[in-house]
Amino acid sequence: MTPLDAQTAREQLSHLPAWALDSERGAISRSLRFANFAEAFGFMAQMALVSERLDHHPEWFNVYNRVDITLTTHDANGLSERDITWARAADGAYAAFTRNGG
Ligand SMILES: C[C@H](O)[C@H](O)[C@H]1CNC2=NC(N)=NC(=O)C2=N1
Repeated sequence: MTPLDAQTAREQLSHLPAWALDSERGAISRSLRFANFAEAFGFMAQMALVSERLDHHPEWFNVYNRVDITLTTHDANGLSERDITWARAADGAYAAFTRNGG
């Protein structure tokens, strides 16, 4: 898979302000907080299905109501369009979860 060039990555990430770029690794990350474990796990279950659909899988860590996510494309050794697509979907899913009671 082809990695994004630096300029495209910067442009795409300007639309994803909650995500932090690790340019050394070619990865982005975001930490999410939910009302409780059930909400956090519900988000993960939803994004697990999205991951299968996109054939793109996160590196993530969950403890109680917190989900720490890192996205990188192993096949590209850096960031690809798939990371951006996944991050957008995650932002949308998270917004829906927090809207419904947070
Ligand atoms: C065979 C399968 O399509 C690949 O291994 C996919 C699966 N999910 C993946 N997820 C991520 N994050 N990076 C990849 O390179 C990747 N590759």
